Amino acid sequence: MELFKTLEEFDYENVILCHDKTSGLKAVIAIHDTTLGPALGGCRMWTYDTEEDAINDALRLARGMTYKNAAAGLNLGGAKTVVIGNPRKDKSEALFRSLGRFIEGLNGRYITAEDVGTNMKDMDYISMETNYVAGLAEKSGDPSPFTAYGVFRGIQAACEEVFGTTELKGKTVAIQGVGNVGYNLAKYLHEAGARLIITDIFEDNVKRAVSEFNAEYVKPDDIYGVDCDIFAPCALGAVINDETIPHLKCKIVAGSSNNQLKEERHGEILQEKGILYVPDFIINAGGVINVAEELHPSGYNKERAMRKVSMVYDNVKKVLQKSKEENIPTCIAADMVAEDRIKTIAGVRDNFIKKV
Ligand SMILES: NC(=O)C1=CN([C@@H]2O[C@H](COP(=O)(O)OP(=O)(O)OC[C@H]3O[C@@H](n4cnc5c(N)ncnc54)[C@H](O)[C@@H]3O)[C@@H](O)[C@H]2O)C=CC1
Ligand SMILES: O=C(O)CCC(=O)C(=O)O
Repeated sequence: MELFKTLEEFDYENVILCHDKTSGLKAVIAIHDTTLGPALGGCRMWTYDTEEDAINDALRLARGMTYKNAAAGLNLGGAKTVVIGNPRKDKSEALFRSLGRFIEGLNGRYITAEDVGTNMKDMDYISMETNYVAGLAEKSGDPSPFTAYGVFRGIQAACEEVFGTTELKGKTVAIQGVGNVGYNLAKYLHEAGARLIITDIFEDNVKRAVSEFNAEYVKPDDIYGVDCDIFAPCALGAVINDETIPHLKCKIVAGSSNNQLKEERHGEILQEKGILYVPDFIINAGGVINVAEELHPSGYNKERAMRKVSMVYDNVKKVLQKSKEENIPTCIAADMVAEDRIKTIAGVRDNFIKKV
């Protein structure tokens, strides 16, 4: 792996490998860009096949957070932590406290929160060693319902674009992964009258969605080919690729997963096929918008957070508009929105009084 070449190519600031014998911690903290402020991004725990896979995941996710935070209008940079291990077997107080000590050592350049495989209890352990952690139970809590609400609002914006209405009654939505976000998204969609087709690799998650939302179940590999209006990836990344695209029968791809496109060209292929892709980092920003509210000078306020999360609708509209005006794929329009904001705010900060 040519790590420094990657860091140079995509302008990463810092990669920290965390190792602690006592707790068994093996983690990667990747800080991509702190132009807009301290880097905020969740902590993922996953069983990676190789250490290289874990580092690559941390790098890709961290860069995604820079773009997500910028496009969401937050004064935060982008980073991510990846803990190597099985979240159903390998968690302990010591593991997360150990990670907390590494985060404390960064002195505020990085603030962590939940992601796939971690939860509020893990954040509580981290908070015993550092204040640079958000998504705590007594503050903003679990970000997933907020992410789900943002995805729901983004789906409404996409429906307005494609079907001329935000109405979801009678629309069929295929959800890949009914974990924390997928389950809450299913709830919003069910309440709005949508028909749901779901899949998951865990039986308990499948049973919950089927019984609570009258959802139909298909096997994980069959979700791509189901007849639906909207395909909502809410599991892991790179699911829009050369193998899956030919199966898609939907009109819209809009879900919570980070890094849904295996490569940028897959966004272009979707456009050629007449499928509207709602860029992941625009539509899934609800969770980070909510946790960022913990940093508000007057403290966390749920109503204010929900109002801001609801604006994912406007952020999606803005990207779709840019894509149409400039005749470019939505994934490129989204990148431009984020990059423009970073450049403009960096310029503003360079004006007037210079720091000595
Ligand atoms: N939790 C949050 O607030 C946010 C989550 N995201 C992203 O949304 C996605 C989902 O996150 P969470 O719901 O928090 O994670 P989760 O771990 O609670 O849920 C993911 C679900 O996907 C299932 N799954 C995994 N591989 C699968 C496969 N091949 N086929 C079908 N199902 C599969 C898992 O069994 C699990 O139920 C992730 O990509 C995450 O990075 C993005 C922004 C915020
Ligand atoms: O929502 C969170 O917990 C933090 C932000 C994050 O990691 C994400 O949006 O992927």
